Amino acid sequence: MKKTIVVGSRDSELALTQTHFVIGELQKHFPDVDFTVKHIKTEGDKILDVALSKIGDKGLFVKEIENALLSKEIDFAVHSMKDVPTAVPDGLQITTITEREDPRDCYIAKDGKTRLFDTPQGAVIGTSSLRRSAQLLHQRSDFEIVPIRGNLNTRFRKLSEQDMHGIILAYAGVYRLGWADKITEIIDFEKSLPAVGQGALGIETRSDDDFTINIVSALNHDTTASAILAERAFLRQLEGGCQVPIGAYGRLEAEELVLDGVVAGLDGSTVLRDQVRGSADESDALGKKLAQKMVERGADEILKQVRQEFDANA
Ligand SMILES: NCc1[nH]cc(CCC(=O)O)c1CC(=O)O
Repeated sequence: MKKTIVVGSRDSELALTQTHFVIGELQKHFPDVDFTVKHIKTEGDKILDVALSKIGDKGLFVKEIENALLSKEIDFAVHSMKDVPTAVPDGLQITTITEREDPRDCYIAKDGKTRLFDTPQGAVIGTSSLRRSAQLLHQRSDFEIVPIRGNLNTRFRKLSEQDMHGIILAYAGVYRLGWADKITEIIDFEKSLPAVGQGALGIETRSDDDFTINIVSALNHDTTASAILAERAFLRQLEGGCQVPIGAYGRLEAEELVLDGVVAGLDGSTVLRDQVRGSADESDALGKKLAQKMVERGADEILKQVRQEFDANA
């Protein structure tokens, strides 16, 4: 039986690369299925002149795609897990999480060689991520952080055109676009914990579409999935969207799931980090446990302050 599956994708180069990667992998398992790609423009692609943190809407990059799934215009969509809000709409589910790429942040120096922590006093660093800026400012309060939006191509262009020392990006995106040779340095987890879900792809389907569910399930990577489940439970429990200074990193170490988390104030003066360990079968509970542990140490107060600063700037 020949069947066509329609795959929705944002039309950024990264989104299309990721979508075509997933289709290529699926095609190996299901040579008889046809996959066609439908491009979808999302709100996040349209609003380019406003800092993401000011827009504040969770799921800026996925809402239109989820609507297309619900209305059956498309059958599945590939997302960067870090862009997927922790609440998935009724009728849809993240069916598959693929094997994670290196989840760390990376630094790209304009001069191609000076490492992030070797930059001069007052170095100008481009990032629109509050998580990245807070963690960096905690270690180098002299940094001048400038917002840099747009897709990866745009950000590279801005680096070359504007007066800054370098930019911070997710390694996974740069690598997938084939630009790993432009990376000056991969930033260790001790210096910057990544965004929840960074480096992993998720495949979203309708919850009742058994045909598509069966197909995309072939690419699920259990270890990555349980790590990301824990990270997402942590974020959900703290009620953080993608635009709050929260980071996490879950992984399996000798059969044990280890989850690190960070919650930071905007200016980086307060950075709270903690860790929990437990069984990989209880990843959701582990994420909640880390959140509770950090709330007891003041994470709630930090986030309350962050939200007040947002509202004051809105
Ligand atoms: N916020 C945009 C976004 N969403 C996913 C990635 C990179 C790929 C990934 O994390 O899987 C990026 C770019 C970046 O943050 O540098």
